[in-house]
Order: sequence, then structure tokens, then C-alpha cells
Amino acid sequence: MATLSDLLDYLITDVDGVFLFSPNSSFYEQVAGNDAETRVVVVAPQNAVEAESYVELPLEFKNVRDRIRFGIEGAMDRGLVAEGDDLACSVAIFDGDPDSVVRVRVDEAMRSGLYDLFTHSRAEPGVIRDVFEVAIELGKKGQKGKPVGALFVVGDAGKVMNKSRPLSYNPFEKSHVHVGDPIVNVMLKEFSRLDGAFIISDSGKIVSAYRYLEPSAEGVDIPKGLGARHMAGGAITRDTNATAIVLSESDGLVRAFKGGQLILEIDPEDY
Ligand SMILES: Nc1ncnc2c1ncn2[C@@H]1O[C@H](COP(=O)(O)OP(=O)(O)OP(=O)(O)O)[C@@H](O)[C@H]1O
Ligand SMILES: [Mn+2]
Repeated sequence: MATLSDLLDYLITDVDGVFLFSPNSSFYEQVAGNDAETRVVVVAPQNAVEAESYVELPLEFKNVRDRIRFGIEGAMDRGLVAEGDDLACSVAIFDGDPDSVVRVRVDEAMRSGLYDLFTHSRAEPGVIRDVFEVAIELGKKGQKGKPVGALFVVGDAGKVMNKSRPLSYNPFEKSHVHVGDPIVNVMLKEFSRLDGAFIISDSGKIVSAYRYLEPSAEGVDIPKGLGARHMAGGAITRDTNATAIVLSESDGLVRAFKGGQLILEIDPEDY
């Protein structure tokens, strides 16, 4: 077994930090207690182990690359790790206890904007997460079993309203409803059968449904094969400081755009 041990040794030799993804407390205490030299960072939906260095996961990214990337970008943002650091990340690729160690070198070039998407958007972090949850749920269930598409433009609503026009009466005109409220989620699902975009303010107020976006599509680089909904969603985030969260009717994926770029792509079936 010498070669297997060598391989495992290689993964953890001389690392500058250990990242534990959703550890239980006994595991966390063993690792953090054993070696005071190496920085231990916990990445999880909640800081249940009361770790000193902690990055909050807004979603349990099923894609392990996204999960690790989010944790590292968050740690870079708080100055917990620096360019060139070697990290050992303990993660569960299958559900349950940690089953893998991934060695990663921190590199500015690996910044994908994934952490910024949730934490440094114009809209409040909870609002972005709530809209993701609506889009994921809508993607999983569809409307009466049929796939639906939807476009949510979140943050910088005044500017977004100026770059769009109504397709129909606005059912949210006189209401003061916010995303995350269970009643609102039912309404959003119902109205998603119709055309256009939902516009949501920084604080999560639903400003309008049925908006036709008219951004200038110039200089937007979105993947080939995506149509008008994704193009409009991507482009509005270049023209404004909004974030767009798009559920595709045709491939069922949820995508997020910011600064005119595709930042995240997830399959609702995984959640
Ligand atoms: N500029 C726009 N603003 C708001 N909504 C739009 C805009 N363009 C298209 N849509 C909406 O997107 C719907 C689907 O259009 P299209 O099929 O071209 O987009 P798509 O990107 O391929 O999305 P999907 O993957 O869901 O099919 C349209 O019926 C319309 O409701
Ligand atoms: Mn289409």
C-alpha cells in the first residue's frame, strides 16, 4: 500500500490551510485541536461547530467544484487565505460523511464571482438566496407538471424599470410583498406562466411582473444556444447593477448572470 499512502500524503503535505465542508463537531474538534499551526476554515450552511474561521454557504452546491470555489473565494475575500496557499479540502461528494480530500492552490485566476454573486450584489444576500430557492422549486415542479421558464432581475430596480416596459398590467403594482414570504412564492409561480421578467428590489420587494427587458445586448458574452430570455437577462446585468436569475424552460437549468457574465449554472433536480 506504499503508493496509496504516498498519494494520500501528497494531498496533505505542507498545506497552509484545511477546509472542512459541513463537518460534525467531533470531526472539527479533532482536526482543529490537533494542529494549531494550520489554519482550519469551516464552510457550511450554519456555523454549528462555532469555528473561528467560517464561510457561510448560501446553497449546498451539489457541484463540488462550485462548493469548493465558493468556500475559497469567501476565505480570500476575508483574508483567511492568500494567493499561492495550498489547501486541503475535506468534502462529501456523496451525501453523508466526508469521503474525499481535494488539494487546491489558491489563485486569483480562480475567482469566478460565485461568492460575490451572493454576498456583494446590490441586493441583500438573503434576497438572492430566496430568489434562487423560488427558481429551484419552480424548476423541480414546473407548473402543473409542465416545465416552465422564468426570469428574475434582482436589485437596482429603478434602473431596471427604466430599461424595460410592461407587457401587461402589473399585479404587484400596489402591493408591498417580498420574496421569501410563502404566499409570494405561490404568486410568483402562478405568474411565471406568463411572459416577461419579474423585477425585485434590493430589499426583496417585488416591484413588477411582466416586464419586457430592453437592455443593449452589445458586448454580452453568453453561451451559444441560449435564447432571448437568457440574452436579455445577461445583458440587463451589464447595463445595471442587477443580478439575473433565469430558469430555462427548455433545459430546466437555473443560471445566474452578473456584470453581463454567466456566473453559476445549477440543475434544480440536484436540490
Ligand atoms: N427581452 C425580454 N424580456 C423579458 N422576457 C423575455 C425577453 N425575451 C424573451 N423573454 C421571455 O422568454 C421567453 C422564452 O424566450 P426564448 O425561448 O427565446 O428564450 P430562451 O433563452 O431560449 O429561454 P428558454 O430556455 O426558457 O426557452 C419568452 O416567451 C418571453 O417570455
Ligand atoms: Mn427557448
